[in-house]
Amino acid sequence: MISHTATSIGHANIPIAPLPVMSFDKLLSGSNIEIARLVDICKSLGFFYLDLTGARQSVLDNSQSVFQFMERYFDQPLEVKLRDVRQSVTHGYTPAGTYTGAKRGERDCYETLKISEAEMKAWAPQLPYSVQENITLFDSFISGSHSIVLKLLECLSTGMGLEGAARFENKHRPDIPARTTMVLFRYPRQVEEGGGIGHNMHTDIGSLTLLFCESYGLQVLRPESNEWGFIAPKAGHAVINVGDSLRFLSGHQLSSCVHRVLPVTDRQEEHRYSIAYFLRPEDNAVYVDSKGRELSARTWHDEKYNVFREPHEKQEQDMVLTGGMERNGILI
Ligand SMILES: O=C(O)CCC(=O)C(=O)O
Ligand SMILES: [Fe+2]
Repeated sequence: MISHTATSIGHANIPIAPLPVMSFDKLLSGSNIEIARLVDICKSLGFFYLDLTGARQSVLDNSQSVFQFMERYFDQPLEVKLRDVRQSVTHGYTPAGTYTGAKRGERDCYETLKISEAEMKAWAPQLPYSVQENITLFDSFISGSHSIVLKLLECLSTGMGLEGAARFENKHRPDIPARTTMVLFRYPRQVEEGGGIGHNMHTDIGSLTLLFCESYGLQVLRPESNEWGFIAPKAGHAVINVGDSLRFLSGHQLSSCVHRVLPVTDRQEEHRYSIAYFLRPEDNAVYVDSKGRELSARTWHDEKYNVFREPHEKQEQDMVLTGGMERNGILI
């Protein structure tokens, strides 16, 4: 049910989508009740808050330092940030307007800095200079985020009775090539009509997404009502969602939730920052996608990024953007 709630941000009556809350510490302790809830939530909405205030407080603390880093980083002149472009969708800087936006006919309005898990683990010399300057922060944030999402995968495997090679964590083994990456987002202030807006509706490509965000903007398409609702920022919690790859690996039992980012007002009046950790399966993991094709996680990843760039009319013609979850704004 969408609740229409006046929020403390001064914009009355924006629709809020309430999300269930899971406890990371209960999952860590092996609570069968919490594991069963996790499976249920991932089969239905595929989106939830994860309370990290216990054993993973350090990741929450690091997220605060990363937010401070982001203000300094994105405030640099564009030509300085463009030195970090790597012609890659998993590494380096990408300027705003690269992809299709959240309103028909407009481009997106977010810029990103991406730090791949593999390069961070290797402390690779190709890492952006400003990341290298803060390497212990990023290393600790990425390894902390990775341990959280891997634990969630283990709990899902256990809760779904999977064994051996079929367990999800065995499709996400350490040091096997994968597109896993941390992405720092800034949705810059942009108030011109037609000048680009938000982040187009989509389902996530990978397995699980861990998101930190302190301001409104993220919206989820609610299965019961097919209405968009804002996800309220919640201190001490990350937002987790299931992506297409985990849905496909689960034999389509889990749901990858359709979401997008839009300002709460007509236009983006203040910069918005979010931090995502996108866990992706090993490149060579194979599954059956939403069109019934057997393909690798790497192929799905690359194909979907191409679709993110296409105009809205073209995106509407097939099932890739929203992973076979949605058609014409209605969940299927
Ligand atoms: O910026 C956000 O809050 C979400 C971004 C997102 O959904 C994505 O990049 O997949
Ligand atoms: Fe997303």
